[in-house]
Parts: sequence; C-alpha cells; structure tokens
Amino acid sequence: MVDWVVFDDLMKDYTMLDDIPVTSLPRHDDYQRTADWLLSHTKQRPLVGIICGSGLGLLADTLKAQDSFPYAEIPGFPQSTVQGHAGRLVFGELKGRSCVCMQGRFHMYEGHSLCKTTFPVRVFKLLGVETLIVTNAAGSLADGYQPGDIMIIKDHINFPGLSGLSPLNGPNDDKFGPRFPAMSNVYDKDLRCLAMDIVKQMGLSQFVHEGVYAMVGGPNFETVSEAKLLHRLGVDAVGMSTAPEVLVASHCGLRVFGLSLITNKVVRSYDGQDQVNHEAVLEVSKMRSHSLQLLITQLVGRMDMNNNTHF
Ligand SMILES: O=P(O)(O)O[C@H]1O[C@H](CO)[C@@H](O)[C@H]1O
Ligand SMILES: Nc1nc2[nH]cnc2c(=O)[nH]1
Repeated sequence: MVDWVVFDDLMKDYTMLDDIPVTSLPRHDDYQRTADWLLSHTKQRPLVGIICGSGLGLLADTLKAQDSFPYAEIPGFPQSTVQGHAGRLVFGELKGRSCVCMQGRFHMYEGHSLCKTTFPVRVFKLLGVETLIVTNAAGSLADGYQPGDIMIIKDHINFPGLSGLSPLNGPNDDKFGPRFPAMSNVYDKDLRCLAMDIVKQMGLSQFVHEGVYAMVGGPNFETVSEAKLLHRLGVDAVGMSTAPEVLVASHCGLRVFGLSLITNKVVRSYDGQDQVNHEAVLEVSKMRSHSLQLLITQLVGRMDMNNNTHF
C-alpha cells in the first residue's frame, strides 16, 4: 500500500522531476487495492463521480440508498484537513443513477503532493465511473458576476501546471492514459449545453454564466495586483483546486463537467474595504448550494450514460 507519510516527506526534498523517487509514486496496484476494498463494501456500481467543493458537501446528503465511508477507514485514502470538507466518500443514487461523491477534497496547500490530491480520481475510474463532476468555491474577476452566482466551467488556466507542477509528473502509467494528453476540449461540450438547457428550465439564467476558472496554489487569497493580472488574462473565477483533478480525470478517459459557486468578488482596487476570508466563502457556499444541488441532480438524471466518447 502507498505510504503517504514517507512519500510526502520525500517530496518535500525533491523539486526537480529527475529527483522524484519513482518507487514512492502510487502504482496501479495501489489504486486498484482501494477500488477493490470499496467495491467489496458497497453494492453501488457508480457511473458518475462527484467532487464537492468548500461548503458544497450537502449534495452528498441528498443521495438515496447511501453507503458512506470516512476517508480514515478507506485503505490508501488521503485525509482532508480543511474546514468545510467533511472527509467522507458517499455512494448512492441521484435520480436512480448510481453515483459516488467526495464530501471533501484535497488541496496542494494542505501539503499534499498533487498525485495524492488526485488519488481518488483514478480510484473512481477503477470503480467504473465514466463522468466526473467537479465543483468548487471560487472568487470572481468577471465584471458581471455576483456572489451566489454559478459558473459552468468552460476551460481552465492551471497556474501550478504551467510552472511544472502536475499530478501527471513522473513515469506515465499507460494503463491510465497517454504520456501527452490533449486538454483542448476537456470540459465536455454536450454536458455544458445540457446544463445550460436545465438552467433555462429552472429559471436561473440570470445567475448562471459560462467562464474560465484559474487555479492558483493558495492558501493566500490574491493581492490586488495578482487580481488585476488574472482579470487581464481573461480569468472569470479563481480558486485553489480542480485543475489537477480534471487533468487526471481527462488523462484516464473520464468525461468532465465542472461548476464554480462564486462566493466572493476578488478585490481589484486598493480603495475597497472588503477582505475575503474562508468563513465568508463557506457561508455563501452553504447559502447558495441548494441551486447547485438541483442543477447537478437534474444533470445526472438527464445525461447520457455508457456513452462516453472518451473511451
Ligand atoms: O476549491 P474548493 O475546495 O471549493 O475551495 C476553495 O475555497 C477555499 C478558500 O476559501 C480554497 O480551498 C479554495 O480552493
Ligand atoms: N484563490 C482564491 N480562491 C478562492 N476560493 C474562494 N474564493 C476565492 C478567492 O477569492 N481566491
């Protein structure tokens, strides 16, 4: 079984790809062992995997016929340390469709290596999941966005990735996917169109946008100059997660859909008094998570199954 303590300790000392201790990277067997344990503890056979962002874990509570496992009980699973991330894997049904839901995700700023933050995604793949839905809490840079709005993620800018921090670093495991995966169509267009259709029917068009998410490393929020830079680059919303999970999902052939709940405006002026903080992020997430839950439930109910063009 992968020894995260030893691995993370080693990773602290290795910044160059050449120096990554290859024997410490999780191997296919490590992911498989966790997936086999889960499959032997639940009758659910999920086709949809959902990752809940900060304060958005209530979605998992709406699953029917639940089996749930604290992360601490799952062999090989990392532990979450952030407030608003309960740390449970919940299996169950949404609209009669079998799903598995992470009530709490892992972030790079917690000190996890990126392959650890994305470990569950490959486990999902081995459970039989075809589609990954990622959600997050994010700050907005786009002019028309308000706290409480929802952004369907059209594309992302992965700042850690652009500077060489990728969960796909190290030897490629061809059993999961190719050495050089394309990312130009990573957020599935059909699912984005279906979501927009559902949004119209729910009468939510005024509050829902489609835009570009940027991942930064965190854990600090942005300086004014960083916020101005992100805005100039065409970023609509910024957070500290999601991109690594999406990379790993797409690499192993999962179809991906992503939603950001806008919890705050990123401060772009030196004159304002506003200061973002995690408690405010959680408060807005909880307040508006119901619409996001309804949207995801409808989407799961209406999406094509066994129709994953990535296979
Ligand atoms: O991306 P999620 O996990 O939703 O959380 C977001 O909210 C936290 C900051 O309040 C950061 O972790 C940021 O990434
Ligand atoms: N980086 C970043 N992450 C967030 N998560 C929620 N809000 C924010 C924000 O304003 N900036």
